[in-house]
Amino acid sequence: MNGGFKKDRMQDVAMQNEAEVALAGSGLRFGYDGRTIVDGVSLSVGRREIVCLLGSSGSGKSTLLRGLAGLAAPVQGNVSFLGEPLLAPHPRAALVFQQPSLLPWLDVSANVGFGLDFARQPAIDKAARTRRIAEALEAVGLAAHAHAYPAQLSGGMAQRVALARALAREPELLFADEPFSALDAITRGEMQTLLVDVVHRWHTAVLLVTHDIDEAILVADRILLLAGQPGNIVREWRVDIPRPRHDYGDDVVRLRLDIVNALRTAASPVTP
Ligand SMILES: Nc1ncnc2c1ncn2[C@@H]1O[C@H](COP(=O)(O)OP(=O)(O)OP(=O)(O)O)[C@@H](O)[C@H]1O
Repeated sequence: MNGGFKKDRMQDVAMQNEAEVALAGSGLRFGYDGRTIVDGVSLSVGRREIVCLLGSSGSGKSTLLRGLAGLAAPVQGNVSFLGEPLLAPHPRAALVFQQPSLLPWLDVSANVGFGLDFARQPAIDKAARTRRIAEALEAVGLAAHAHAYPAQLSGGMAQRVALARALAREPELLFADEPFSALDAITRGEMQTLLVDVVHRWHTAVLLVTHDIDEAILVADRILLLAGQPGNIVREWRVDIPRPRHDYGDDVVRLRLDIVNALRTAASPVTP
């Protein structure tokens, strides 16, 4: 663990204006059945910021994301969302997972509306509900498929519905756990571009978990590398490269190499 880096990062977190922070975690430890998976993690996600949590398989990314989303209580440390302690999933935060988990007996429109019925979601009237569903479907390019059923959709379309279901809730922050990893390369690229476009237009912050370096570079404003046992954030990159970043320019190649080297270093056994 790079102690200097950790100190700088924590100061960075502390110095961020609270009003600009959507999510903040401090000194977090999460685990299962007495086994610590991540420990001492401090991070923040600014309003409208896209942060990627990158790490190798099993490094604890999903465990950390679930805890930050209020789906599991920390063993140590605390999480705040919009300046308040987060003790349970928040109505202004939405989640998207690798599997879209659509209800097969509901059409696309009703699946999106289903997100508005989640526990703790503030009640809205019928007109607002209809508007939100229509706007969310429009945003993900599925307005023409509102009455299709999940069985009639491709994997990419189903994931667009899942994204629309999250957006309809008008979240301040979107937690996304490897949402595109089950898609083919072309569809994945389209979805990554769509995600960035939509969250920019909707002013939504994102915390995206991925083990795909290219995905992180393509979408992130900031990349956090989770590594170690137990896991902690060992490196951070601010990504100021202008979008779109598909063209593998020098900046992208350099950043990619730096991340690959950091991942290799993090994976190397500690020498005595
Ligand atoms: N519900 C659970 N109960 C017990 N152990 C778990 C549970 N979920 C995850 N783990 C363990 O926690 C560790 C970290 O898992 P986690 O899924 O958080 O990692 P990850 O970085 O998201 O991995 P991947 O990229 O493969 O999804 C793994 O050793 C895993 O076996």
